[in-house]
Amino acid sequence: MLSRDLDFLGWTLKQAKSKDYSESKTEMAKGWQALNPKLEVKLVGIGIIEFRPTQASAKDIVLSCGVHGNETAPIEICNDLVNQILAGTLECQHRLQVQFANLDAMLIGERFVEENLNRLFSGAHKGKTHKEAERARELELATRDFFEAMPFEWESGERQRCHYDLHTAIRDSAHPRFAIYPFRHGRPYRRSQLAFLNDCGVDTILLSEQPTTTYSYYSSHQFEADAFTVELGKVRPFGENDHSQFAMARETLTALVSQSDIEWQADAWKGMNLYQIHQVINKGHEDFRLAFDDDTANFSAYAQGEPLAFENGQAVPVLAKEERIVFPNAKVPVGQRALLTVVAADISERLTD
Ligand SMILES: O=C(O)CCC(=O)N[C@@H](CCC(=O)O)C(=O)O
Ligand SMILES: [Zn+2]
Repeated sequence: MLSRDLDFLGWTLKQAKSKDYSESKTEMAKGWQALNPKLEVKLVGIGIIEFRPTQASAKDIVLSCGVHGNETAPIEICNDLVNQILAGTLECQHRLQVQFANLDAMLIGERFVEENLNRLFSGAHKGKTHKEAERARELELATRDFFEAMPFEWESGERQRCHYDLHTAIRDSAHPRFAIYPFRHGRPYRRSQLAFLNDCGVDTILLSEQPTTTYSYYSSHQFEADAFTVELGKVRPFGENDHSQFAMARETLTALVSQSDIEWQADAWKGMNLYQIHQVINKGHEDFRLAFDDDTANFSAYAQGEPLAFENGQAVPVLAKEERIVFPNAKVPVGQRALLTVVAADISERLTD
């Protein structure tokens, strides 16, 4: 069944729609299957497919998409990669796991069904029983099993662990493609990763300054993977993406899986927009509202003292000389992040290869 003419996502979503996963379960029970003399494939879970070369390889790569079900362009890119590998038209040179995360949300074209999946990692799913909490547990396990199957030492650099959690943003953005670098707990930032993202057309990085319950932080913190939340453009329904906007990402991800190594520019980071998160503004009260229009572009700048939001009769002001807003969303539940602000960052003293 995991054969050359399979449309992996179509096959998976058909099962999700009918809630009959027997075909996937049959595949999962088979374990590893030879695709060709150089490559084996295994269905690890529903919508989670893994490839491993029969020859030694140096990278362990996780690509996740559809953590938010309506962020379709990365889902289409990942499905094309999987289908090409299954068809034998794309070589896979490394251990690769591709995860189609929130299938139920994809079916209804929504960000999530009950709760934002990207707030449920690192144990935040505990005590919850809804579908997204279950899926967070499954994804965590699949990622853990995948990375821990190979010995790894971050310092030695002998193997590379990476996880690109691919998204698209809700609104326009002054920087259309950007990535969140999860909190490093003091570890340096990698020039090679910044160069890789730059090759994907992602020229803007947000450095997170604290632990979060996002998927990329989970992989970064638990497995020392080079993990990122990558925003590749703007949300559009399936079939309506302008794929020319995603061409660099598609090409570079293809190179990542199909080439034994990819060349990178040591100085690429110097040409990138680097920001660090300055304020994480959580919604504290039901009456929380933004001080600007709902469709204000990400990275719009505001000056010290200007209000960013209002709640409980008080303004939430800009604290630094200038702050740029990212991911404003007044509709999140109370207690969740409603807005980030960022300021320019200098990382020149905190870099490694
Ligand atoms: O466009 C938006 O407002 C949200 C886009 C999105 O889904 N962003 C991720 C970022 C995760 C991170 O901070 O690493 C999210 O909110 O889950
Ligand atoms: Zn998203």
